[in-house]
Amino acid sequence: MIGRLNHVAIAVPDLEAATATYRDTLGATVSEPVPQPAHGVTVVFVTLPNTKIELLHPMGEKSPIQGFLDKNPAGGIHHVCYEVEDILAARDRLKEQGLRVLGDGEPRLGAHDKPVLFLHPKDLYGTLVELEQA
Ligand SMILES: CC[C@H](C(=O)O)C(=O)SCCNC(=O)CCNC(=O)[C@H](O)C(C)(C)COP(=O)(O)OP(=O)(O)OC[C@H]1O[C@@H](n2cnc3c(N)ncnc32)[C@H](O)[C@@H]1OP(=O)(O)O
Ligand SMILES: [Co+2]
Repeated sequence: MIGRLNHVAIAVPDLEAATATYRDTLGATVSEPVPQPAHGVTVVFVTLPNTKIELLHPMGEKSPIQGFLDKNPAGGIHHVCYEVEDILAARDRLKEQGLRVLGDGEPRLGAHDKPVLFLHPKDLYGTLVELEQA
């Protein structure tokens, strides 16, 4: 079912500082900040040869990552994103196996304009997992 690792997301308290570290200290290619109001975050993409890093910072009053940053004020790995061929088939199969799909269970367009879903971290060894339609 799951395929390529599309990205690893890191929640950061200061997006500009984290972007500068990845660009200047680690020598990576970084994007401009991309506001994603529908998801309550601003994202910077770090492009690596074999995957991406998503630097995330809360956007707006109801960001779903605010609680995570409150608990981890220095930042931390927030989620991993796996690609799937058919996100609806994957969703239905995982629900049948008892995993919880977050939100209303319907895929929404993510940062790469592909349908995405999130699975509850408590069902996957303390790891928030995002699925993205390949
Ligand atoms: C622009 C789109 C982009 C893309 O396309 O790539 C994105 O990735 S958008 C990313 C931001 N959006 C989301 O993360 C949506 C899914 N997330 C959620 O709905 C929430 O973050 C949720 C429900 C996972 C957690 O929300 P919250 O922290 O407010 O709830 P709780 O405090 O009740 O947490 C429950 C329980 O889970 C633990 N937790 C929370 N976040 C994480 C995490 N990132 N990784 C692992 N565990 C997490 C939290 O500590 C609680 O555990 P407990 O033992 O009960 O304290
Ligand atoms: Co993501």
